[in-house]
Amino acid sequence: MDLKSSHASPVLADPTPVNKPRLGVHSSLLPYSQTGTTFSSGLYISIPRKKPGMVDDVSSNGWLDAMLSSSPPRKKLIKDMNSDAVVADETVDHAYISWMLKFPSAINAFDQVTSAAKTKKIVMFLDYDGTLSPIVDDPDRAFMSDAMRSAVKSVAKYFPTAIISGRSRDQVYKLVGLTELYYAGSHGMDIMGPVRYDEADNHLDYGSSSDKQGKEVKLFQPAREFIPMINEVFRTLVESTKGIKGAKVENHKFCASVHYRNVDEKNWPIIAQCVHDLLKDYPRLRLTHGRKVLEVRPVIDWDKGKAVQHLLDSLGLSGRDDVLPIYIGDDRTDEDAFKVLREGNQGFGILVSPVPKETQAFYSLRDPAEVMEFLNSLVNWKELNGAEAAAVPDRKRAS
Ligand SMILES: O=P(O)(O)OC[C@H]1O[C@H](O[C@H]2O[C@H](CO)[C@@H](O)[C@H](O)[C@H]2O)[C@H](O)[C@@H](O)[C@@H]1O
Repeated sequence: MDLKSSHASPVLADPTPVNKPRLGVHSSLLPYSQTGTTFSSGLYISIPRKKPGMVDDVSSNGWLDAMLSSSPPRKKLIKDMNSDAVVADETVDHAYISWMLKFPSAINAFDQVTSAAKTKKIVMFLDYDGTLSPIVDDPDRAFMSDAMRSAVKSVAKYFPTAIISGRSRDQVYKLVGLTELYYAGSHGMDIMGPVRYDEADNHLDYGSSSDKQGKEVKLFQPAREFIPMINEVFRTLVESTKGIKGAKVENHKFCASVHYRNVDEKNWPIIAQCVHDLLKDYPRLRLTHGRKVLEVRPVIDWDKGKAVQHLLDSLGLSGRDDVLPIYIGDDRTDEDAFKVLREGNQGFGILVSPVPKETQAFYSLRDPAEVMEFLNSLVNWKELNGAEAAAVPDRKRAS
């Protein structure tokens, strides 16, 4: 099987013939940009490709700029809301304070949050890295604290709760270790969610099973056909980056991540070039940027926002004005979820960031410690205001 070919597929449409025009700069390469990508119906997505003949090295196509602006440390200068740098370090706090006028702290604005939630059922969506666990150099050691685990467990006691991570579902489940949650890995491309009561869309790629608590759960994997391709890409990237000190490649089943956090900055162009060269051979894959990580994933119209919508549908809670979804996340990939909530006028996003950033969220929190404080406050509020509503949503979640 030629994994690199662009076969006709129920899932994908890729307008670019193999080995013809190279991958262009996808809108996702531009920090927080939402433009430049055209979506068609269903899961089809078309990615604008660069015209042949245009310069395509990693510095001129914006990859390096995006890498440099990824996860700027506090001591660095920051430029506009999105990226690199013009504001001096000592002015960061001023910038942050004025940014918070637009994106208030969810802790300071807690009364607003609870007044919106008073007559509604909260559904909680949580990102993992940078939200529940602090960002650390080694992705294998990004553990959440016991106190955070217990806060999430308490939240899940009262509100349906899902983790939506860029990591593989298995990996994030191992790190969180709570059976009472729903889990979506690979940026939402691998969802272990509740059984939908409207099973009309059984053309989707489901498999059902029981989870460790014995409740019936459904697997939703819209990019299933890409597993062999991602395995192949993972092996290629391991090989091509093996000489670059500090580089680390992860296989998340439906996407592959190339970390450069521990790579000397002078070698970032080499890392970028490895990924860029690889993508030339895989027109059905695209690049997204995370925090000091380049991620290669299928060209399908699916992201964390779609995963949120899918889980709400599955829970029988979408489109209801008595439901308040809250999504807490720190990364560019979380913006898709913030956007879905903002545009659907249903609930809100909370961006976790110690620096000002352009965002589709409504509120902000500085770091995982504040996330924990917010979660505990919600639990206290719920306990003080009648904890009758359990997390188990309606009749959909079998016990
Ligand atoms: O969606 P998330 O749960 O936030 O996952 C996003 C990525 O998280 C991990 O990488 C990030 O966290 C690491 C540990 O703190 C850090 O070393 C790395 O620089 C960050 O990019 C994970 O390893 C990635 O695969 C996820 O996509």
